[in-house]
Amino acid sequence: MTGNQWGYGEEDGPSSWYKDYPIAEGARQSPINIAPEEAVYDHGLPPISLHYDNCTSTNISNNGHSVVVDRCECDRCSSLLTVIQGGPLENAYRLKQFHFHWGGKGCHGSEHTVAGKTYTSELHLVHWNAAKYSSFAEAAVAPDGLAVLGVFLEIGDERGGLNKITDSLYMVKFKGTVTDFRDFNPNCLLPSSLKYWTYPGSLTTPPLYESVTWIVLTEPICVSEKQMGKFRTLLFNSEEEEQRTRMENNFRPPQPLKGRTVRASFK
Ligand SMILES: COc1ccc(C)cc1NC(=O)Nc1ccc2c(c1)[B-](O)(O)OC2
Ligand SMILES: [Zn+2]
Repeated sequence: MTGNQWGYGEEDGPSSWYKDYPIAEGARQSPINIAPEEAVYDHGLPPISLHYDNCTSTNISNNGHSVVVDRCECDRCSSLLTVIQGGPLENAYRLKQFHFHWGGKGCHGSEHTVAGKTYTSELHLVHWNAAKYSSFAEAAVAPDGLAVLGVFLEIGDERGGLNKITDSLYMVKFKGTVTDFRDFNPNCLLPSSLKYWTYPGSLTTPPLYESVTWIVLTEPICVSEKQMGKFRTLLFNSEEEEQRTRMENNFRPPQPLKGRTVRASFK
């Protein structure tokens, strides 16, 4: 496995990432299995507050590992506040991008698990500490640099808000493709409850930086099998490559807790 050639296959998957990214065996790796009974209710934890109202997406792309919706970083947009704050966070963290992890068929595909239960997919809304750091890249390597909101997706009724994304996926079938994707607001992908678990962790993909304060919502949203099927029409490969491998099972399994405490915002 050379350089940054990593994936989710037999040869280049999560169990071999440590060869190029030794931090894979670090003390605050993600995801983890969340054991609700062992979570510590912290009555000092305020609720999280999301200000996505001015959220302006700019494009959707296939990076060979997932499908990513980038937030517009133009002067006008970056002055608008699209932030998460409260909860375990010292200050407001600015939304940078969001993306998904999903399975093949059935109900596995999430990265975090809850008492061993897997979900069909997991949405990650990635925010960075713009109050303290001057760029995402700088924040991405700092212990308090990133805050990622994790939302579980489970199979059920169709989620209307997801259709704008699933209807665009055919445009980014191949690794390295990008297309305009404007004015999408991820508010429509949030569950009704913002009850959460929080713990100190890492990126779940190389470079696996240990810079993430994880905030995982307890309530999943429902998506239809048909909608999930559209994610699986994406490919890990670029159009030039011979190989055509469906993009699915792009999740890292749970990692050792190594003494960390998971806090709950609720009793
Ligand atoms: C090659 O990748 C990089 C190069 C340089 C920098 C500064 C950052 C990255 N990667 C990065 O931020 N990934 C990343 C960021 C956030 C999340 C995840 C991955 B996830 O765990 O899947 O969910 C939350
Ligand atoms: Zn992710």
